Amino acid sequence: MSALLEVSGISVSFDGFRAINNLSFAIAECELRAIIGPNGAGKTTFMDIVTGKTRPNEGQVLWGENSVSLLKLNEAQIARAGVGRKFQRPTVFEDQTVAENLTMALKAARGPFRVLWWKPGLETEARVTALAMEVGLDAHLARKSGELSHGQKQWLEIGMLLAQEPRLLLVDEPAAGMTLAEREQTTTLLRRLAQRHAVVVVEHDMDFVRRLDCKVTVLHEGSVLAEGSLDHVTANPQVIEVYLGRG
Ligand SMILES: Nc1ncnc2c1ncn2[C@@H]1O[C@H](COP(=O)(O)OP(=O)(O)OP(=O)(O)O)[C@@H](O)[C@H]1O
Repeated sequence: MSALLEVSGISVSFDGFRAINNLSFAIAECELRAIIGPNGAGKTTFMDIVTGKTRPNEGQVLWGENSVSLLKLNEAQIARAGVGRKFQRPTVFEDQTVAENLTMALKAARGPFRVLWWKPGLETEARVTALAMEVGLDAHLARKSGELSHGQKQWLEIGMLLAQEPRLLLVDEPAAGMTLAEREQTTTLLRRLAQRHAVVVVEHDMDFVRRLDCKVTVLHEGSVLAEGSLDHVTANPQVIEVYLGRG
């Protein structure tokens, strides 16, 4: 299976401190992957590098079948190349309805110039409904986003990201602040999305990671400490020592 994203030998230092240290790993097309690790392991910095927010001092970040170097692209170009990022806190427009938020995301996905003469039409309405269905919000299209629960706002934001038709979705700590029922629905959603997109989830909640039922990468001090099934990595004595053992 060829890689969609291949990170090889990347290092990044902040004031002499190596936050990412010779990190290498790959994500396949339509793969669901969880990244876990203690605070400060480099999980956020890894996502910052892939999305172009932080530049590594060394290494390569290769993308797609033509192995395009993402390090040569800026943040907007990386997003257009198909990398979508969901931050921990939802940033939906609370005064707008679910449908309006999704419509705006579709407009933004068409690019700033086309928006000038672009008017919402039937095709857009159908796409908005399809996006809402994909994230389980089709019954809430007319509601103001501010009235949604925390979990529903997170799903709306995922729907807004899907408007860009990303090939890779980076999702930062989705379980935080969600009820148990929302967490369960979110794992179902992420698993379903991984049928058509690669999805990388950074998460501390082990029950959530277990329900994702996917390959897990454990980061520690900016490198891969262990990789494999959740049972495999959680049985690793080093993982227990640096991460799981610290209740
Ligand atoms: N812009 C920055 N300037 C200085 N140090 C930074 C910067 N960004 C990250 N770091 C440091 O790099 C290390 C890795 O941080 P990072 O946020 O990537 O870890 P993390 O695994 O995401 O942690 P958490 O689970 O707490 O979110 C930390 O020690 C952090 O303090």
